[in-house]
Amino acid sequence: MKSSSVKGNESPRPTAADDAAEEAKKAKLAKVEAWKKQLAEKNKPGTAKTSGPAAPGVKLGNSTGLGSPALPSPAVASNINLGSSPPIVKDKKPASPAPYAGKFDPKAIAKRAAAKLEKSRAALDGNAVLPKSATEASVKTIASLANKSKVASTSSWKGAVNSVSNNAKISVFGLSKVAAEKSLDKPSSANKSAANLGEDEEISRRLEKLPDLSDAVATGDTALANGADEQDEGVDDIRSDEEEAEAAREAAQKRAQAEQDDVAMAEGEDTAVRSANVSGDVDMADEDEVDPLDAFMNDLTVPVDNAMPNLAIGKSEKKGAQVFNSDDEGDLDAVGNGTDDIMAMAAKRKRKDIPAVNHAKMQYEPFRKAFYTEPIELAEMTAEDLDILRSDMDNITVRGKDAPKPIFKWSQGSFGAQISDVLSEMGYEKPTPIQSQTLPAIMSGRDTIGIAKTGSGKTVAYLLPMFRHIKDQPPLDKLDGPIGLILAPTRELATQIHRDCKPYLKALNLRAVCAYGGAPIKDQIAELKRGAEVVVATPGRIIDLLAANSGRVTNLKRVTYIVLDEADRMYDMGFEPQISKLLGNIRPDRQTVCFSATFPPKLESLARKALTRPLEILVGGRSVVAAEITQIIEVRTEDTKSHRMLQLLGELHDVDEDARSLIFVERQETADKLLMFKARWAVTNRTNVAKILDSSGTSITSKGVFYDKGKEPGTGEQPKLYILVEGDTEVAVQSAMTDLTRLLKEGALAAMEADNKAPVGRYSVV
Ligand SMILES: Nc1ncnc2c1ncn2[C@@H]1O[C@H](COP(=O)(O)OP(=O)(O)OP(=O)(O)O)[C@@H](O)[C@H]1O
Repeated sequence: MKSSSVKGNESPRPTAADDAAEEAKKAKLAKVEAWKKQLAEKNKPGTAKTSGPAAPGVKLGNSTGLGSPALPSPAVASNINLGSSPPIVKDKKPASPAPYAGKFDPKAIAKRAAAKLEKSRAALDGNAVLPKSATEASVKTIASLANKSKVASTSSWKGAVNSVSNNAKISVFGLSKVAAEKSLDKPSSANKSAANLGEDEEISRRLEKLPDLSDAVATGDTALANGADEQDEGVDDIRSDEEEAEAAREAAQKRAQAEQDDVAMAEGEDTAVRSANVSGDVDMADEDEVDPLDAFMNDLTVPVDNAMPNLAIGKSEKKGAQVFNSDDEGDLDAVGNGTDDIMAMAAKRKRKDIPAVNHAKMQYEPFRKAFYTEPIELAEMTAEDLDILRSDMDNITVRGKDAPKPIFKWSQGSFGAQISDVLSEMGYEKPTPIQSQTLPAIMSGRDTIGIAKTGSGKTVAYLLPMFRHIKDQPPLDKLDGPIGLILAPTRELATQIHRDCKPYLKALNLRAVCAYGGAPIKDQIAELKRGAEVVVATPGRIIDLLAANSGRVTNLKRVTYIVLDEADRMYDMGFEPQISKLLGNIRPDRQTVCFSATFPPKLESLARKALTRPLEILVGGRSVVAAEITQIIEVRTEDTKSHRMLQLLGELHDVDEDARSLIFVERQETADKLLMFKARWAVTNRTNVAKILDSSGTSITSKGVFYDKGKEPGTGEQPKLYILVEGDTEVAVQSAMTDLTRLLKEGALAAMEADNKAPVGRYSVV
């Protein structure tokens, strides 16, 4: 989100001289740095601060750590509420917001807004450019902030206050006091009705009014995001990945609850997942590289929304899952769009599961995993050479016994002529570091964990051994399922992997099917029935397919090679129960490989249970945080989050008005809410207006809401505010008008975008 702080006095424009600009830049950077430091200092007592690899030993703040000294203690902070919570926040400095150094005086505005709430509402009503709803919310926020949270005393608060304060003057660009004050006398019934609501509450209230599309299908917010897709595809698309994730999260939470109640304990040993090799041969004590962020997150005791579920594999899984009703194709295809169908779909969801396999009773064919022969040039390498080679290759580290040396040429990999041909066709000159070390490991038949950053070539690292592995086995029979199963968290990743397979499939005469939620299951059923040596799938959908038609669509009997790609994301998304189930249904002597960009301790312990004697190969360090990046974590309660965010943005923009921020949110509604703030900033930003006036040499006067007789707006219509733009030349005025219109349009568009999602009113462009 880019926005500028709202400043009263413009700092002088930099001269053309380069060094002056350079100086200014330096000063700005120094200011930002100083601010960061100050912020970090402020946050010390209750804030987790982490940095990149340089700070492994950092003592993290306690889990309930909260903000800066500018804010109250956690208990108090939780009472800060932009909405309707009682105004019990007390700041050390009871002063009102710091005075603003420009023509705008937010202090005065806030004061006035607090004291004359009614009048303020009317003011917004009277000024035509903004709709009632938007303006009233702004003023209410000012009032609410001014009254309730005296935290406004910090300079950092300025940004937040300014952003909202200036809304009061939006319609007059902050230049016509008269118009604003005139309009103070115009009460509005709509405003009155909402007079006591804070902005947040108002927004939430409106969001609540949105049609609830999810009642029948109970898919949560994410279903809304995919609404269009889902409708197009019809309800036979059992679940999208997001829905799967949502369901997975729910399942995981239930399991966690079950564990707490000790219910699952009574069910005895879990047969679903191998656990014989928990210790493996990985040096468990070798925990020298603990990611500080992971450590902090692990330490958290504060309940966080959608916190990672209790992930102990299989412990609470009920032994011997039920065999569900026949899920025949007719049933699947017959699902239409009506209510009954939705109910049918919901029922189908409930019964979707796969029976547990008793491996002792299965007759599995023996298979080969080890295809690698160490080339002579590697065999002759000394331990010292090996160290140098690994450190040259992006600092490869390996945990586990008998790890092969990394290869540095494709010819060293024992892949066979066809795969080598594809590699040269692809133009891949040599293996990337993660490939160098994981390829010989996997080709030796070892279960392997590969950790390397995104885009490092992890896909090829597991595909090549998989194809070699598949080609070593007898061709598929008519009813056989896949030999290689690749699990990925999302449809996008699954399709990307499927695409990456294609050149090899063609060369090796193999087939692959991609199966993910949110696409018609019947197509996937048809493809699977034709047979495929490789299945790339999201966890929920493959379970749907395995359960479909009493297991006659596909099965896991021939799977001997399984990949968990982006394992961290799968576990984060709550797919652990599905993964456990799938792993439990695949023969225990399979080869399992797991790739991930990060490897938090929780995932590590899970992987150790699911993999046998794994080799853990790490490229480029465990932490994904660059050393020069400082991370500051604040755990906030829901009701203080937006307030704190605005405060931080205000602080940041105070020292650097060009500063950019990226804000990640979990829900679409939250993004909409933020967008509204952004829209207001864009429209009301006096700095932007002043810049336009400055560069065009024009001036602006508000002409108020004047209408010729007989041309007054009709009932319920928004009146328009007229402004007079004056300049020396027509060109100057024209240019100012163009820029001002653009500025307003940007704000209007942003507001409308938010408005499409939630009925919050609309900005008018004059
Ligand atoms: N040895 C290689 N030489 C050159 N390019 C390669 C090599 N291996 C893979 N690539 C290419 O590098 C890009 C990234 O590879 P890939 O998608 O496998 O990375 P990744 O680590 O799996 O990324 P992600 O985490 O996003 O899935 C792809 O375009 C791939 O074709």
